[in-house]
Amino acid sequence: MVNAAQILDGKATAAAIKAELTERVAVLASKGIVPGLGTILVGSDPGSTWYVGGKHKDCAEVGIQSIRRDLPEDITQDELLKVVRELNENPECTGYIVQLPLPKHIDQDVILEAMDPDKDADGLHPMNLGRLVANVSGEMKSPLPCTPKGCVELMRRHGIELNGKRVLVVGRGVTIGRPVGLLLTRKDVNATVILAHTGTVDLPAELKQADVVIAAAGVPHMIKAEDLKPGAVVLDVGVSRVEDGNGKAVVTGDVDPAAADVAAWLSPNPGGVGPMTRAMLLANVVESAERQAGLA
Ligand SMILES: Nc1nc2c(c(=O)[nH]1)N[C@@H](CN(C=O)c1ccc(C(=O)N[C@@H](CCC(=O)O)C(=O)O)cc1)CN2
Repeated sequence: MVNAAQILDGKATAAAIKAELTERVAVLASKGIVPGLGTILVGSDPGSTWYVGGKHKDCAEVGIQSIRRDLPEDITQDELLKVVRELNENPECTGYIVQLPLPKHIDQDVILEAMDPDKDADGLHPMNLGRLVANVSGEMKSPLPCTPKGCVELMRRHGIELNGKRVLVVGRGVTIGRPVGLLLTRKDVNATVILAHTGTVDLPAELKQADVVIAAAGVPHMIKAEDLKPGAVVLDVGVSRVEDGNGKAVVTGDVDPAAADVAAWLSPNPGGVGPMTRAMLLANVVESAERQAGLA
């Protein structure tokens, strides 16, 4: 008989985190502090538009004010920089994000670097990424990128021990792969990390040895059940939109569903790390407001 993996339920975990954050926002409100999340969306990509809409809905649910700047696809880099500077100065906006990806004619690094690092709710400003590189064991007082933070929190809240475990991260992107490797190798987590990418010579051999797999490559179903170590913990982070048999676009992860027969734990996709990404953004906004109020 084949055992099915236990589910790393991102939806339920995110709902529990949002309930906790609602209480913390109420404490801030009792002191006259209202956290405010700004979003900058360039263009009308349906996925990005949906994600940004979700961020505003989440803010309303927990009592965070939200400020929205939706901009045309053909905005120039200089015009976008003006909006970034406006949010840097806007006192109602205690933190903000620039929805990624940006159109090709805009240099993402220039935009992220122009943000006030103290208002960077995504933890993607080079100053905050640098703090993550530099801080191996101390308390992190700067925001962490939301998806990496969500991966670690999802496992922690399901009682998964990472100390001494061998983790294979598949994908070296700046929003997930690289920062999640840094987070997992901090002394309070203490995992051993292998960061695989398109240049990795023998991915199946790496997968066979991994206690934990974090798949963030964005290649539909590239992680096959037969390549996994039996009993592995598998987080399916990659998001691809593919057509189902009826011409409808559906979200597909990096992990073949048959992995559920081999893994001990599997995060569904959708319903796993995605909702955690949303919850961690709210957590970053609340933590930053608490720090500004001297409560953390
Ligand atoms: N500035 C940022 N841009 C992007 C980030 C980010 O963290 N900061 N991450 C992704 C998009 N993203 C949030 O922005 C995000 C992705 C997925 C989900 C989510 O809840 N997904 C659902 C499925 C949704 C669907 O049907 O499409 C799930 O997994 O259940 C939330 C947020 C890239 N850009």
